[in-house]
Amino acid sequence: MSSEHLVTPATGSPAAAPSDVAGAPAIAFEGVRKEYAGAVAVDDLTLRVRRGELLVLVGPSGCGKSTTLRMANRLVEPSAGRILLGEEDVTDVDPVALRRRIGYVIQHVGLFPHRTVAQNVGTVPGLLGWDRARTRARVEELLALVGLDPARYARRWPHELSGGERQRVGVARALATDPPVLLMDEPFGAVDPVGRARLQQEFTRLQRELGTTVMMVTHDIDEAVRMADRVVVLSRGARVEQLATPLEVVARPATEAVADLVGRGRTARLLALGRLERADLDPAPAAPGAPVRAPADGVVRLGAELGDVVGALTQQIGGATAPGAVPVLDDDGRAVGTATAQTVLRALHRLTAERAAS
Ligand SMILES: Nc1ncnc2c1ncn2[C@@H]1O[C@H](COP(=O)(O)OP(=O)(O)OP(=O)(O)O)[C@@H](O)[C@H]1O
Repeated sequence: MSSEHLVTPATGSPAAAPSDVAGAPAIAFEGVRKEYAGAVAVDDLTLRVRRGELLVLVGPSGCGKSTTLRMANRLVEPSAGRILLGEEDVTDVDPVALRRRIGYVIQHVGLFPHRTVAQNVGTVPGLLGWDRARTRARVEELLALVGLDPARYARRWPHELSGGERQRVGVARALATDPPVLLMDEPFGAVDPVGRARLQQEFTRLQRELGTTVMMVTHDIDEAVRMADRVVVLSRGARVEQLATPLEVVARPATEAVADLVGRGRTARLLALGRLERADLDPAPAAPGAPVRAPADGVVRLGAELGDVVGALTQQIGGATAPGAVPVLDDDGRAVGTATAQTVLRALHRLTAERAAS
């Protein structure tokens, strides 16, 4: 399966000094509109992307996600409004220079096929005149960072890679000069589900480690809630239906359109996002502090994903005894109570109520 993409990495020149002002958004869309031959793709978008966050744009096909993203690096010019990178209006920046400053990863556009992995990753450092030793060191560092052993991969050609490996090379290439901002359009869209989940997880870890500001487009709500610091749900014309944390979006959809998108998998998504807290436990905990029976009985820890609590309860079905409760341990391994089906319901209620109050 092909899962190639084009990357236009950054120059490495850090964002201009004024944009480093604490609290200033990394990217700001102010009353942005885009018409294609009279048809409105983006109506009147105002959106601030915080420095260092992973903001995911999600919404139905044709709602204006890609157009929004592509206006940030001037692949598409807005018809009206302003887009600021830090405090700088992007229309004041030469588009080529701008694109070297903003990493860009999209699906289905290839790595350079006649360049090795190392050459692909070193493209922009080369254009910027880095010397060989510096480029080579950076390429090796980046390949290791995205989980590709430089000794095994640096000299390979793109056609010798799996789809997931190509995506990794693409991400390495986009990060080559440490861009402050990375734009990603369906970056993992062509990878199989298992590889995709792993890439999502690894990329999120990498992004938090590097502190890169990322704006990412997907049509997959699960990908959005799994990866995002904040999710922005858009409807036709890039109208903002909700801008909130994944948990808020899933627990308290702000509009019908968001509720439709979150849809039938809502409970499963909540179970994946919610974590077990002390207050959720059964009010009559079994002998707090007591030693816990063999792990085969199934135990969970405070802070476990609610999905794992359900998993532990489900494991008991069909066993010799089905007490309907699993012991819950604290970080020191002491029993602090039990989790039952009621516990899970209580936790779900808490999650929903917390969001209602905020
Ligand atoms: N170059 C173009 N010329 C004319 N119309 C365009 C162009 N690019 C996009 N559009 C239109 O603008 C609207 C928004 O398109 P856009 O690609 O931004 O949506 P999207 O939310 O990213 O969709 P998808 O999830 O299907 O990729 C659509 O109606 C689309 O047909």
